Amino acid sequence: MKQQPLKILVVEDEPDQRSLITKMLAANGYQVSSASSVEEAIVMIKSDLPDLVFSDWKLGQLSGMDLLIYVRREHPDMGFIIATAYGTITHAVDAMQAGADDYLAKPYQRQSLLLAIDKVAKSLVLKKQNRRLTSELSQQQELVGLVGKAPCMQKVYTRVQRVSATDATVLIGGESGTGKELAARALYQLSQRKHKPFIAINCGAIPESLAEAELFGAEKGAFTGATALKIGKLEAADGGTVFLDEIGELPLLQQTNLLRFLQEGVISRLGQNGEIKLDVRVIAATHRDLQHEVKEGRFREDLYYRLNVVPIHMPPLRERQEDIGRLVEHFLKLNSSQYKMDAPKLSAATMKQLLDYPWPGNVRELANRIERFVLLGDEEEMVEELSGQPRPINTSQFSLPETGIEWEAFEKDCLEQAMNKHQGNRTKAAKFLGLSYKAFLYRLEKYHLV
Ligand SMILES: Nc1ncnc2c1ncn2[C@@H]1O[C@H](COP(=O)(O)OP(=O)(O)OP(=O)(O)O)[C@@H](O)[C@H]1O
Repeated sequence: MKQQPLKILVVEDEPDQRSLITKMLAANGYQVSSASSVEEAIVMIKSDLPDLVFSDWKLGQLSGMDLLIYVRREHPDMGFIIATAYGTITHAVDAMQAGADDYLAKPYQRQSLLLAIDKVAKSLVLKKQNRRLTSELSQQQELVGLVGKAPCMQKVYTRVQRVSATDATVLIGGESGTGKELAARALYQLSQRKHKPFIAINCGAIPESLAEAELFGAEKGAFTGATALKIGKLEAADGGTVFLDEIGELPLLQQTNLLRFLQEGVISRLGQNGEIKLDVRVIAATHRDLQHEVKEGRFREDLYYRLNVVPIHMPPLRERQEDIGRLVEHFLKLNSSQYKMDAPKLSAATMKQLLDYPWPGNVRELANRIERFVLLGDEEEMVEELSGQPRPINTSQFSLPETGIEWEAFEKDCLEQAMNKHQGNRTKAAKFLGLSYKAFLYRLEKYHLV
């Protein structure tokens, strides 16, 4: 940041509160000015640009949100922190989506405000660097390992770059294999936490009985078999970033513990009386429709809002067909250098088949196929496999009855038929239905077919 003290504009219509905040910030070495309304703030911004605005939400006729919209439009690099009234989480979500760098829910501690300002100040430097990079590569072909030039990927890049410099919680959605983990790593690489730990946790892979100890830790003797103190993953990531993959699979009890951590910044190890304050940025990902999970009572609504402060959607590969050629080239190069082999050539006819293929397993499937192609050099095998894949149903050949159908009974029947057709071979049955093995197994379990 600059050598001079950070210039902060405080916008608060309550005179006592305004004077209190102004004095407190000045006492902490900041250069502070203040305004009592949105209109006055805009006049002041025009005459002397602050580095950061700290605004209350409620400001007479207009609101802090109006000021935020003005600031983002006119001064995209200016820091902005907003104070929202107690319990109005939707305000916070709206403000973060409109580009606020952080929010404080009232009543907040003076220390929380100083911490938020400090974080935003650090992120301003990165934000400026990232903005420079974005303008240098206005049509980016890739971002920290994420390859793709399609407009839907440009949206992903813009959002990743925009929020990487903040500590905002990010929820990454999208089908399996679309690059959710890669996007989370890109967010981390571009953040000021990149020299601190990045811990990835697959919430779907931890047995429910061990989930609490895994995530939050356990004191010695907290349960049978806990022979030593166990540090949980969140604590191990202190100062850094945690990536909670498959967050939709997190057991309800752990959802409550995670919510507490996101709201209060503290955890307690299993069997611990006190609490531990942690500084961890949370990035979560899921292939599920979490709003649907909330409706079904399997996911806490308040946690959903806390996580979904900034949503990022990873598009399926079939929606960015123009990137397939680029990805094929990327994986040909990557694998041939990894295996120290020459990259085999692809014929135009094979390339066309790759372009036409619907890629149900998304980039992961493409990466695996190209890896095998580099190792075996067998173009014919690859082409055969592609054409042997199930095609999406043409709805003109298969239309739903007027009376509707019982979806779950239908799905169960499809699973059973596929299993019978392949003599109980799950791998083949999954492939027959165009499902990943994991997705197939999940469905078998759902219908008690295993
Ligand atoms: N845009 C991309 N550019 C380059 N490689 C990619 C891209 N997207 C995905 N990949 C690669 O595809 C594989 C799967 O990606 P990743 O694990 O990030 O997907 P995911 O959405 O998290 O999958 P899942 O939901 O199954 O965990 C990885 O090998 C990753 O490197």
